[in-house]
Amino acid sequence: MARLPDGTLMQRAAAGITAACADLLGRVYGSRVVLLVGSGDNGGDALYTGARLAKRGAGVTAVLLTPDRTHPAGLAALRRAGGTVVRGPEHAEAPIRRAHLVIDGIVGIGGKGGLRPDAAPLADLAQESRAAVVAVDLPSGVDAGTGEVRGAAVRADLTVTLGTHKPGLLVDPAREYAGSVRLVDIGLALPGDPELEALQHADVAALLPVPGAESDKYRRGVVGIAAGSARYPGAAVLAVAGALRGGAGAVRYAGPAGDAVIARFPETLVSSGSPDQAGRVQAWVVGPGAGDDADAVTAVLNADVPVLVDADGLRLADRDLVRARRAPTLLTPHAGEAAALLGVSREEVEGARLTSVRKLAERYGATVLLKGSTTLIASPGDGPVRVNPTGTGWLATAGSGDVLSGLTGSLLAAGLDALDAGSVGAYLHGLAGRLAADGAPVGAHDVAEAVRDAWRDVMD
Ligand SMILES: NC(=O)C1=CN([C@@H]2O[C@H](COP(=O)(O)OP(=O)(O)OC[C@H]3O[C@@H](n4cnc5c(N)ncnc54)[C@H](O)[C@@H]3O)[C@@H](O)[C@H]2O)[C@@H](O)CC1
Ligand SMILES: [K+]
Repeated sequence: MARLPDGTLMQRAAAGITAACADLLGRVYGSRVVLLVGSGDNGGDALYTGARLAKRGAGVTAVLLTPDRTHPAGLAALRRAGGTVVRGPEHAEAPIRRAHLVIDGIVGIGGKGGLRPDAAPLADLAQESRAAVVAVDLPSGVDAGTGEVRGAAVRADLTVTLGTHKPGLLVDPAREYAGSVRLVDIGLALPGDPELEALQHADVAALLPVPGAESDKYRRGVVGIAAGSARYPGAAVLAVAGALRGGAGAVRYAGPAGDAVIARFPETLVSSGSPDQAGRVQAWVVGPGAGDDADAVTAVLNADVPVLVDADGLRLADRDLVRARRAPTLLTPHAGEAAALLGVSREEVEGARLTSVRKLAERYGATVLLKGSTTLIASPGDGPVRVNPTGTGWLATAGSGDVLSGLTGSLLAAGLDALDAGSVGAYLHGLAGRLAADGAPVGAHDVAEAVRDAWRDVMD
């Protein structure tokens, strides 16, 4: 900002937002546009955008929330372009009802908490109207830095965000309010270490383990699965199904469900004793369907290889034992399990995913993959948290988590570190869920089978 003439960034922002609005409207000329204008620069962006749309023949009405504290240059530009102004939110109803497009410039990254009482009704009016809602930078009322929503917030069809994505656009519940997200590059120099990282295809492709000419099954890594019980043999089968698709050279199974596993996957090396008797592995997965088998969990945590702990294993894992481990540990709770480990309610975890995943990683001295509508992966310390962009509601199906733990454990055995294994596992799993579902319900075994399609898609 110091290097550029005053207002340059705002003009770039307005040009980008205008282009997105024009795409959405199809025809700008003759359209009716309402601007919701707060007291900061976010409102300024909305006013400059309105001025540009008015010059192209739109009928633009600006609703000023705090008329005496409105971006002066933006307001002057709108007036020059022929826009009209109403002073105070109480005059917003009629124009919003008639609008084709509502532009939300109430508040952006300068906001705190949910919308204030005078602004809150505007979010409802915009949602009830037939107009498309475009949020400037962020849907007003969501927390930019955490994705939390504490009170009323605008629900947008499209968010045009400036300079860079914000955590609130990637993490639920705020993400749900943003609609689709379009990034406008306004030429900001960004700091090196972000709060949040989302992998894309090319990042995942670079991390996937691919066998070289010299590889054999042991060099590719052996993953051990200590899962399932007489009562829940299916969890063992699904974890093995995931593990076979994750890049390890062999899958060892140790536990009481060996018959079920071998019947479905004859390539598995099965044994019925304790994991510490099962032979060497490069990583363990413990917990899915394990019931109350605390001994298996303890045996695995005492092994000096990377360990993934899921489901029942999370309840049975001793925190001090996890903290004392030298090899990496990856915990994969869903919100309910994370809540139990943190001693808070499930709602609290779901409302504050970013804070919760960091807290859990710190408390256990382990990498944590928090599953759910937005899957997050955090290691202890201040490094970037990974957010998985491929998730889909179709994955909320029984056994899907067992597939994820097998798949991710396999990546650990193949040599990925815990943060990479967790984020690549979640990425492939989400993509596999999408490919398998293709718009219709799926079972966990379908997801496991589609992991290979996801892998090919990433490598393409
Ligand atoms: N920083 C930059 O380089 C750029 C910033 N731009 C815009 O500037 C915005 C940030 O502007 P500001 O720092 O002026 O802050 P905002 O415009 O985001 O919000 C600050 C104002 O909103 C009010 N407010 C705060 N919380 C509220 C709530 N819960 N309900 C209702 N009103 C509330 C405050 O009274 C304050 O005056 C960005 O989001 C973006 O839209 C762009 O113009 C491009 C360049
Ligand atoms: K906004």
